[in-house]
Amino acid sequence: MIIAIDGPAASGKGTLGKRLAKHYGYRHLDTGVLYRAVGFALIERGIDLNNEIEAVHAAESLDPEHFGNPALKTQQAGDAASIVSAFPRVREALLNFQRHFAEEPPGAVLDGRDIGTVICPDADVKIYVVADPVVRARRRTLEAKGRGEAADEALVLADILKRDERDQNRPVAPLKPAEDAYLLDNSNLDIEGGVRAAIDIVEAVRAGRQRV
Ligand SMILES: Nc1ncnc2c1ncn2[C@@H]1O[C@H](COP(=O)(O)OP(=O)(O)O)[C@@H](O)[C@H]1O
Ligand SMILES: Nc1ccn([C@@H]2O[C@H](COP(=O)(O)OP(=O)(O)O)[C@@H](O)[C@H]2O)c(=O)n1
Repeated sequence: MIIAIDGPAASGKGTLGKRLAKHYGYRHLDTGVLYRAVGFALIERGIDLNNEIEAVHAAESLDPEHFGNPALKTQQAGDAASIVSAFPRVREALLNFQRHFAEEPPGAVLDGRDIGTVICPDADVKIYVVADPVVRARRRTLEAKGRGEAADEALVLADILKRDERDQNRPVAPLKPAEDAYLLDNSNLDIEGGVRAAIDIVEAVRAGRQRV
């Protein structure tokens, strides 16, 4: 089974993806890390983020060993990701890695922006996670402070809105729910509540299948 999770910045995709994967014994891929790693590779080498050729080159030479680098979690890496991810050839270079990951047994949960629409259009279950932007900014600020970083909630909110706007309006693989995605608004749910709601969706889809 493939579970696709998409949604805007800091909506809780990764948290949910990890928990669903654990619940079902599947593997989990946070696809945002791929784009963050591309953006970060350019920052590290002092290359302009609008340099498409270098961004494609970085995407083609990513090393999954580096996906755990804590520097990828920063706002700077997120912003860089949002710029380089708009290049169609960067997306193309990362496509096979994601599809292979999705297809390996015993099953996979992938989270990102275009999993249900482009990477895994035939995913068994698609969930589009949303939350009020102010709630998302508060959670992300708490997260950054928890890592010991200085974070201002108003600036985090502005960053989230700017990134969502860019991701929604790019011509290739824009952020949007797949037509057959289930909407999950976790603005008023804690993490456990969000996980339960997601499991309910997966189980409802499975039960529906068994009846056919
Ligand atoms: N339902 C929730 N209630 C409270 N905090 C949440 C909830 N879902 C996620 N979070 C927190 O919000 C922050 C962003 O979640 P994350 O899973 O990283 O989002 P995304 O992968 O969409 O960027 C994290 O600090 C996470 O612990
Ligand atoms: N499948 C994906 C995942 C991320 N991205 C891009 O990468 C950026 C960072 O993604 P992320 O999922 O790590 O961001 P957060 O929601 O964790 O803040 C996004 O703003 C998108 O521009 C994408 O284009 N497609």
